Amino acid sequence: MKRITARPLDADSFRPFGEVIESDNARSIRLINGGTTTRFHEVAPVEVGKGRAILSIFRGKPFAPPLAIRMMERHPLGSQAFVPLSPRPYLVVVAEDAGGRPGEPVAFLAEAGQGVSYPPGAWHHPLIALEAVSDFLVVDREGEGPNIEEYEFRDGFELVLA
Ligand SMILES: NC(=O)N[C@@H](O)C(=O)O
Ligand code: NI
Repeated sequence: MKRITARPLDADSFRPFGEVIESDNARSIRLINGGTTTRFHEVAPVEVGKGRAILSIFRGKPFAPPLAIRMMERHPLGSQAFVPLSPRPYLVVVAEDAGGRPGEPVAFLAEAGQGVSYPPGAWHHPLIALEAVSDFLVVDREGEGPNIEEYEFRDGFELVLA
């Protein structure tokens, strides 16, 4: 299998695939609540079309690299965001669209303070927690219509940490 190496997650590198959820990525910054709170406004959009936006908790079992990336998925009808609730890193694996299928995966190592948001139709691998069972707040779509499309790679890729 071809080897892919995870790189540190940063907003610019991730932009072709979605948004990094962190305060630096806000559209605007506002002091609210009498100056006691800073609002980092709209770090990412939530898109649900005719569906409903919901909040869920994902409790992910940890994976131990190297790991095989054999499939990718996407949600054509809505965005999906992951915000870590546990104090540890996790892996984010995404790919550009190549004629209706994922191109070569790109892997990022996300830190505990970083979330990610995939826009509708963005190819990504299902949640990859590391080190220990980890909780994530997930914002995505509930509603009518098929909102998951999966793609199996013929050969797969071996994902390693740097
Ligand atoms: N299937 C599901 O709810 N989870 C995946 O979409 C994922 O990206 O983890
Ligand atoms: Ni997903």
